[in-house]
Amino acid sequence: MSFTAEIWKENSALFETIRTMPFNQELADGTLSQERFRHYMIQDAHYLVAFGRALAVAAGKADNSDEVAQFSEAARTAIIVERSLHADFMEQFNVSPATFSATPLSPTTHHYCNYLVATSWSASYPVALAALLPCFWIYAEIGRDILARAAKNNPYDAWIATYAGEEFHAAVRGVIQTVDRVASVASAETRRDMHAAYTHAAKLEWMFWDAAYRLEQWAV
Ligand SMILES: Cc1ncc(C[n+]2csc(CCO)c2C)c(N)n1
Repeated sequence: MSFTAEIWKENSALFETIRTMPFNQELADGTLSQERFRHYMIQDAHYLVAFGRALAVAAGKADNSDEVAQFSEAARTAIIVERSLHADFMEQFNVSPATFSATPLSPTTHHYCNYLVATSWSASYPVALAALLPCFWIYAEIGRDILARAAKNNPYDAWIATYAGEEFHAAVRGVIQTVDRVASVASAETRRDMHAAYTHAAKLEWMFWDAAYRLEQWAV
């Protein structure tokens, strides 16, 4: 079994929890409140900048030129996705630039962003990649799962299409392949750290959706 297949299997219960959590169920059946989706979009725009930054740092640590290109391209895509959130989705769901700039990172977003940026700087290349993998892989699987059961005329169609689309899936397959390559030459200790980083980031993916569903704010 490949390293990533092993990782997927080990985290399958967590994936099932994510797949069936209220945010994703309601996103699929089109009943998710706009208020919750707005909260998610604003936080995701903040997240994508940190995610792009972490990918750029990982690109700088890559072992070969193909992977420098792969992760710097992914960093650029994260920023393109962030800009399209503003230009398309926030426009469609009435989040004004003033509202966006007045909304800080929620505690969960703050934590997830800092975890990715800190890990990309301080951990080894293999462990940094393992922390970045759930952001790709879980979104790809959730995107296809939601598309398969999405209600007709779902107001969140365009969002679902982004993550169910072939372009995104091809990029995700590339990241999985690179993680397998890196794991195949890593020590047992590094592979253990990769497993831990993957699971930690996957839990933060769950928290990110859960925080949006709870409209999480700072208590003070
Ligand atoms: C919390 C959170 N996690 C993952 C993604 C998914 N995502 C957005 S852009 C991109 C590829 C960048 O090259 C990926 C994987 C998201 N939107 N929000």
